[in-house]
Amino acid sequence: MPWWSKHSSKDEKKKSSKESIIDAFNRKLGFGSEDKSSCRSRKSRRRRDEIVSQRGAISRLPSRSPSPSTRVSRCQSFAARSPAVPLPRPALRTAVTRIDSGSQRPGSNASLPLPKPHGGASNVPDSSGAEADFTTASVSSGSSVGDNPSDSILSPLASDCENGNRTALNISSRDQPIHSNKNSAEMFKPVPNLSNKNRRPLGTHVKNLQIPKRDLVLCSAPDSLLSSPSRSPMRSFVPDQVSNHGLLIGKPYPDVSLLGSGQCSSPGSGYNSGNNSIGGDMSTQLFWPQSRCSPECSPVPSPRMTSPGPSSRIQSGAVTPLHPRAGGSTTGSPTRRLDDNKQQSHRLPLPPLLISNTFPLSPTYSAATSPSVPRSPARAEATVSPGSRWKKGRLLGMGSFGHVYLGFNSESGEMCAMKEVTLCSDDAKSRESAQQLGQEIAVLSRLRHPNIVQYYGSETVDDKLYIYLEYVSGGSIYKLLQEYGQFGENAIRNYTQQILSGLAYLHAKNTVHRDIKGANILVDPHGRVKVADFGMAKHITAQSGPLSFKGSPYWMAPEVIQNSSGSNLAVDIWSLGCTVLEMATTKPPWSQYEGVPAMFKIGNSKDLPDIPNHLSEEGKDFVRKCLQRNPANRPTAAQLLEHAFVRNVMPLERPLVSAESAESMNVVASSTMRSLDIGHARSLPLDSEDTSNYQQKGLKPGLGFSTSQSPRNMSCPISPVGSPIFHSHSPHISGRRSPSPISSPHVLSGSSTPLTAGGGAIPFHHQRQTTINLLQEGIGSSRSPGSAGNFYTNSYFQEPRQPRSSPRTPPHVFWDNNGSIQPGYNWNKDNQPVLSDHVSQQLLSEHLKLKSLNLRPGFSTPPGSTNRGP
Ligand SMILES: Nc1ncnc2c1ncn2[C@@H]1O[C@H](COP(=O)(O)OP(=O)(O)OP(=O)(O)O)[C@@H](O)[C@H]1O
Repeated sequence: MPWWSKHSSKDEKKKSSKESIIDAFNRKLGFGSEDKSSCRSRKSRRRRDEIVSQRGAISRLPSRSPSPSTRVSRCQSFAARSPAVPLPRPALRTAVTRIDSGSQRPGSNASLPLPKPHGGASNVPDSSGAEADFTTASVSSGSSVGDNPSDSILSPLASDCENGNRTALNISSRDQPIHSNKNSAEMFKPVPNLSNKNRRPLGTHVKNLQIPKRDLVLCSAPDSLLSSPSRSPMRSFVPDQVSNHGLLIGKPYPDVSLLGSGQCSSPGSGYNSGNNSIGGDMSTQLFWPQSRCSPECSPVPSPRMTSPGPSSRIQSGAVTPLHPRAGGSTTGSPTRRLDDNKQQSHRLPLPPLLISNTFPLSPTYSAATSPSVPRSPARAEATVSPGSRWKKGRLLGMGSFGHVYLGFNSESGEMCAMKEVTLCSDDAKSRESAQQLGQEIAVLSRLRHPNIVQYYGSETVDDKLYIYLEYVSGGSIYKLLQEYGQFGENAIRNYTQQILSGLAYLHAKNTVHRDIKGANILVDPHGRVKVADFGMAKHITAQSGPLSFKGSPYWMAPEVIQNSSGSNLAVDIWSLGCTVLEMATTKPPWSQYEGVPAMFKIGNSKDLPDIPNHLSEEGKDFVRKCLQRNPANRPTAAQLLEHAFVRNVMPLERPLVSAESAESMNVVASSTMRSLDIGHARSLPLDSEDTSNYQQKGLKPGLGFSTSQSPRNMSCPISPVGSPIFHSHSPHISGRRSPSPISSPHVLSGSSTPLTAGGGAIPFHHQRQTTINLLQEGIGSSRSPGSAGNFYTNSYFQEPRQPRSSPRTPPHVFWDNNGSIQPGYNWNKDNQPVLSDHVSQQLLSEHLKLKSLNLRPGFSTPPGSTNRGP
């Protein structure tokens, strides 16, 4: 039998299995039976077509594709040839094989050898790597997926599968005698230098750890950058490069390698794609073959994604023209095929103009009612499906479930995050994983909170599931930590408060997240925090048993490791405490230990992690309360919201200042300055209570924070607009969504102001905001109404770029005492802009005035100022 015939029958079998998985998934999502049956009939028709096609028959189905392009596909190649003549392997056969590697059958002669693990004790044999991976996936997932108590005997070591550490773990089962190859002192020895070469297999047997009844678990990380040939750009990364990779994809910890067993997801493992989690992530291992199936495993988006080449949707969706599913099944037109295979599970998001008023899943919305009409075949290729108006963009990150891309709706201009999961495993466990994904969707679709990433909808297209989520562009806390280092206390308080706010909401719905950690907390440019990744979330009912072994080891609560029953929701509180430490130090607690010892520390010792000294007493107390070993002693999220550490948290975001409101602000600000005998103002907009509040709390009213701060309000996406000045005097601002991209670290830190932020050009409205805040901080000056906003910005921020000879209008002007406009700049002999003398003098004199008033940045009004206006 020619090789392609064998392949064909296998493909057929695989497709049938896969489709049943997808069917099951759609059943899970409540896809209608009518639709299902019609879908099935379409599918069976398609399968017939595929069979014919794959046998080399010429497709008789006329293309309904509007595309003038002809798809290049294997079946079409076959069609053009005599079926009796064995075809040479396609030029891209290797790529195809790699794509299929996850689902390769043993013996596939095209299999690529898998890279050997670094120091792994039991490398997966190259020749059967794919199979071994499958085995692993099956084993580990079998131990982890599911929430019944029996599931919880999963060994944490199995999480190696997520870590990219292809390591053999010799783990004794729970009912075997517990002994250790190392004494505990050795085991707890911190790892000074965690590097790849230090990786070693662990044969340790850890008391009380949940251990599967398997003697040997070959954990293979499907997402491993080291092991996946599909992720070629990352494979060659050395550890320090992995750090960059981590940043690139917004995933795990490059700074601490998972050593030895690698069984626990190391917070430092940069070799995974962010799969620091155990449990839910096992489904990834079920899906990982698909992950590897996809040419988009590469973190660098394939040019195919955007190229207007053949097999457009598949390109956009990620499959090369030679992908068996692409080529082999594209007997009909692409359009038809998409229609046949697209199974919408949830309605798709609204365009921006509507989304503000209507929930994406509302009955008033239907994806079908506003189909995206591609303008050209090339553009159509970027869409996920004809019915979907979302076009897949760049890769945002990789998780254990799949890849997350930026989605763009070119009709509406809206963006979203598209989580793409391939459902193409033959493994029976993939059903379970699909079920879990369905569970994630089910959980997310019921949530609507400003601190929880919003679910828009989902759909399945062919063998891919797309989950559409609110796009949070700032990346994860983890990524920010890696890029910018540890957070200041104010940021920690703020983020913690927002996470708590989301958790309080979640817990009120009796839902536990189970994977709270920096990598799963996203931040937008305004400093708004969104809890993401609900792959492990679970709705807790009265019947729920103890939580199964799920989570990310370093953030995992002791009771989860010990498999003891406890108050389930409290596991998130423990993880939150770890996340606070992570924000304060860039690493989670016990990250100096290897995975298993770290888990032992968490689960079996009485030790508490080190709390950094630089954290305030309130912060330390907050962490201690979260890290109570007895879950019953941990406060609830709602209670913690009242903790001093977060109660008076200051929002990071700045208020929106519209042109109109900015004008009124300037008036107010000007008045403020006059009241301070700066300029001619006489009134002060702050009332005494506000002022005293600030003084009591040592807060800076000028940072845009409200005196009547409601922690719960702050996280509202409708900007609460913190400043008391703005609240009381600027109704324009109140309740507006702040688009301000400024959440200036300069101001937040209090160490510097935008004045010192360099001479970069800042959009005018930002300058105004900046100035307003400066004014609130009591260091601004105004020459006349409306001038305050320009004074400092003119002087310090914007230097005109034009050469003197170029015709220009003075970019900014100053106001003199009479309201006359004065040029803001002079030019020195070097043709450099300089401040007008009078401006410099004014600045100096007013600085002296401020000093004489004992003012300093951060205080709008001196204590007990007698300069209050009427
Ligand atoms: N809504 C979003 N907006 C922007 N980026 C996102 C969004 N969701 C996810 N990402 C990016 O994609 C990465 C992977 O996403 P996510 O963690 O949800 O996937 P996962 O498969 O569930 O991962 P995990 O391994 O943590 O379970 C994130 O680290 C983040 O960088």
